[in-house]
Amino acid sequence: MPAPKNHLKAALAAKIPQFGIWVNLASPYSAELLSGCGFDWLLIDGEHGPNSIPTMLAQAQTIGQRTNTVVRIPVGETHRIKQVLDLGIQTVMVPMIESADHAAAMAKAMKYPPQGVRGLGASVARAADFGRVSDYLTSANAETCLILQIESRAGLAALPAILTLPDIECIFIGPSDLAADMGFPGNTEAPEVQAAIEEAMRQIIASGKAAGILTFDLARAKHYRDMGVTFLGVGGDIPLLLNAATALAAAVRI
Ligand SMILES: O=C(O)C(=O)C[C@H](O)[C@@H](O)CO
Repeated sequence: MPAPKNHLKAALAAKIPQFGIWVNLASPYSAELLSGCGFDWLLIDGEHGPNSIPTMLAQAQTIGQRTNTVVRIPVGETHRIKQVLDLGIQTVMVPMIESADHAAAMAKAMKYPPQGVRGLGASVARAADFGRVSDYLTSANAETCLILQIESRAGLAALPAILTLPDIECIFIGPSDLAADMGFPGNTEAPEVQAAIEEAMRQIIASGKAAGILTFDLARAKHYRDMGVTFLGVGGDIPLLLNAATALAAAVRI
């Protein structure tokens, strides 16, 4: 029996737009609710959410197979990727990539030898159903999907070299951090920032890798989709709850 098929990886390879949202509440209960809302993926955020390996696991368990689970690790370190893959998460996002060397190290961390350096723990890992997925070791590499975040001027400078590397399925531009690094904190709409994002998107799409972005502006999301961007973050659990609750509280007083 092989590793489970990674449907998100397959869809990105087929250039089919995949819409999803950020999940920062760190709650298995709300993750389960969101898994049935119709998004193609949910991203459990270990960079800015109050998440640990056990809370990521609990959310992945309640999401199950209802939609694709992505985990963003807090920092690009090999052992963090190993822990998340062993949970059974097949798609990992790594923030703050600024060099081809770092990108290559992350790609190696996603794969078992000889392709990479992932440590062998399948016999005790949920990813391999605790050893019951008999062909896990020989099939897991084909199903992992790596999303690297470029979100600084240094990252943009390294982008052409990163795009030549194998085993990186998607490059995601982090608009907020990029805007801050370019001198426009909190202003992702600055024309300079948007121009840099669009130029990066063109390079990524031309390379054949999938391009990704997060925007809460639906018209802009559709614009990116029409450009060929396929990994599209269009919201987050915190803003959805915050905005709906705040609007309701205000509306009842009118
Ligand atoms: O720089 C960005 O933008 C990101 O990396 C996404 C964020 O962390 C964020 O906006 C989540 O809400």
